[in-house]
Amino acid sequence: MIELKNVTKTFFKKNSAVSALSNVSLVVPEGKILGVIGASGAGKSTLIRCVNLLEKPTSGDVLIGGLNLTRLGSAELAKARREIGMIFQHFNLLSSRTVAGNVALPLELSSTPKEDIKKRVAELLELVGLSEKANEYPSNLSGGQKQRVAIARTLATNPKVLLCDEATSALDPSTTRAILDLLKDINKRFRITILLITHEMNVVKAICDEVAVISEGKLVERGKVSDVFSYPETEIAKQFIASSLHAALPADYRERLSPVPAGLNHPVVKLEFNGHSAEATVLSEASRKFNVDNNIISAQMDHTGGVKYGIMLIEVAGPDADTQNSLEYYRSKHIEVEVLGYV
Ligand SMILES: Nc1ncnc2c1ncn2[C@@H]1O[C@H](COP(=O)(O)OP(=O)(O)OP(=O)(O)O)[C@@H](O)[C@H]1O
Repeated sequence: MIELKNVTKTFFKKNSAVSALSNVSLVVPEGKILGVIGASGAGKSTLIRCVNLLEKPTSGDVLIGGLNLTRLGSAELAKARREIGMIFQHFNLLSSRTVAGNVALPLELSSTPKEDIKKRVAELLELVGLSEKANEYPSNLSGGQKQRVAIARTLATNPKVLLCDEATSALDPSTTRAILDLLKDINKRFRITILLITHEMNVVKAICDEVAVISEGKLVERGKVSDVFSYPETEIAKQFIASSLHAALPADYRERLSPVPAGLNHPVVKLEFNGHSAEATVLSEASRKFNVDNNIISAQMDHTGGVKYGIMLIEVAGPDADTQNSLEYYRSKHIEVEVLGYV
């Protein structure tokens, strides 16, 4: 449904050129949700804006439902864009119009008869759970409600494709979850193909079928969400996954932590498990094999696609040689081991 072929975008400023996208190719099959994740400045916004040609690629092709948008004249492009909905981080509602008035806008612009508009707006507000708010103004709504209005507005013209530009970045975690559930529901119910960009791995995990990682304008990794979570290949994918796991050292440990042993012989160790790693039972195996006790300080283990991955912070107590041997044992089981300090 969405296909980008060798899309490159270079911004030319006075005496310099900024390469925002280089040679990006991707496909999103009909009815699927692809998440593109990347750090600030990686090129995410440019990528999503190239899909509806809000940003014209310097070279390459953008196809929606087989139609090459880069080859269209302005009238044809305007028509093709009606098939592409977009929602934004800051909602972009008209403050002078009511909720119903905002949702009606694209229908008014396409000269839909008044009676049909009324019916369609009521349907859409019901779909997003805002029937009660039809006559409110956006300033009286919460962030989550505003995003619901924006979703209803973009669905008004029955788009085939929905582009989500950091759509939940301005929302708190529980509202984020509710909006992601709504997007998934819309995707399933209407088979709308969704491309979303985000800097949060939790968003990807919540609703995407596939994920692509973008770094410095290039797609560096791509795959099914469960595969990328379990077997990340690039350092950047590993960092995003780690940032979605919260295994923080408690303040009490942070205060006592010394970077060198200094007479203290209990290392505090971070263990990172991925799909290649053995199960977390290695902790008890290591305790049996070596003369060590493992105290789990904090951990977050997760499952995706039947594979366990996660982070664990442990304090290892035991003679020096045994402690070192236990750490080597974890490494031999493909667990990433980092000594954070000593207590
Ligand atoms: N209109 C523009 N003119 C010049 N350079 C631009 C323009 N838009 C984006 N860039 C540059 O292109 C690169 C990619 O920017 P882009 O906004 O796509 O990144 P991003 O991943 O969306 O970042 P963020 O998450 O911070 O919004 C950056 O180096 C940015 O400075």
